[in-house]
Amino acid sequence: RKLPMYGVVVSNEEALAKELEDIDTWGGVDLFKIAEISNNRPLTSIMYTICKKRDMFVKFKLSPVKFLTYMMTLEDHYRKVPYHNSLHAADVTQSVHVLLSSAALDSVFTDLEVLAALVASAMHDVDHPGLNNQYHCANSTELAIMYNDECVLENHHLAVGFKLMQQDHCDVFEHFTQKQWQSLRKMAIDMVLATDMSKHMQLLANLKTMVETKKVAASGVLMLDNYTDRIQVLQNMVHCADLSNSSKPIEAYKQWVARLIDEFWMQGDVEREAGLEISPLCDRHNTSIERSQVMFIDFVVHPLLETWADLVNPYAQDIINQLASNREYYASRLPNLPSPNET
Ligand SMILES: COc1ccc(/C(C)=N/OCCC(=O)N2CCOCC2)cc1OC1CCCC1
Ligand SMILES: [Mg+2]
Ligand SMILES: [Zn+2]
Repeated sequence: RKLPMYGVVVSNEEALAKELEDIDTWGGVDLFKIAEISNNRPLTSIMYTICKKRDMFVKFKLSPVKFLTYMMTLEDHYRKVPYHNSLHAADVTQSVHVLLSSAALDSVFTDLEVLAALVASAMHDVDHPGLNNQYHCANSTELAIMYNDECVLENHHLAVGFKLMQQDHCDVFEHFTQKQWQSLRKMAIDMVLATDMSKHMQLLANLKTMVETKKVAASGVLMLDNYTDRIQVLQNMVHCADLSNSSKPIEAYKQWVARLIDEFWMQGDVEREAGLEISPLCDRHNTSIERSQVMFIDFVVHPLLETWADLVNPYAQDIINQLASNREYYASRLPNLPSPNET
């Protein structure tokens, strides 16, 4: 039976082909348009296209039918929340695909490590309820009790992502040796758990140390000779992709901001209804969108992406440049504060 070109049956295959042409470029795909063309299957079509391009089906004897069944089931388990839906997972997966292709990482990672990074990206926010970790811990929700307030959502995303794989029609890695399976599973777990923002400072510190002590081969590629170093680069890669909105073309960035604010305000509404203290940035009656984006770029995203750019120097300069220009976009639209001499 012939499979559809991009994994999903679409009305307009050449339109999808056109949109996927620049899938190897940072910000090269318009995910919002891909969602429309693919009958709202951006994650399945993006992941299938990337894995086909990377010859994963041949390398690991994966059944394309089982792979697509798993990906569509995974995509169906992303909730229709404003930001943490399957479009965000597609965005992170495509972003990781581009970061993996950086020349400084040429043939640094094995095919299994690459597959693990893509699988981790695809499942990293599955079944996200649109309420963040702070909410779950503050209210001792079912998930917080289940995971003892530690990486609550991230543990849940992994549990759902791997549980779905246990169904026979979704058993994508059926031909894996026990060794391959254990390795992919451990790496994916380590990467998804590292997307918890509470791990950010530790991740960044590790990345900075790695840059200071980085060993580069004569060919210019990074030398990573132990699991700790290898997984730290992969964890930071997925983390960079998770925080990559502000370094993408401004039109896409503005859409991600609008979706995230919508989700935060919905959380704030839930908290207000329940008489709870409203979380930071979640009060629709009191948020400065521009100010919070500029501060997040200055204190979180720029330090991270600048360190990443040092690691793969000079292969992330375009990402840094886009970030700087996007920062300027919001900085120049800051609601002007009353100047000191105004009463
Ligand atoms: C487009 O802007 C943003 C995109 C992503 C993020 C974050 C923090 N992503 O972190 C990984 C996912 C995560 O852990 N989250 C999701 C957000 O809430 C915390 C828990 C933050 C962004 O903007 C800041 C500044 C204005 C509002 C937040
Ligand atoms: Mg997450
Ligand atoms: Zn995410």
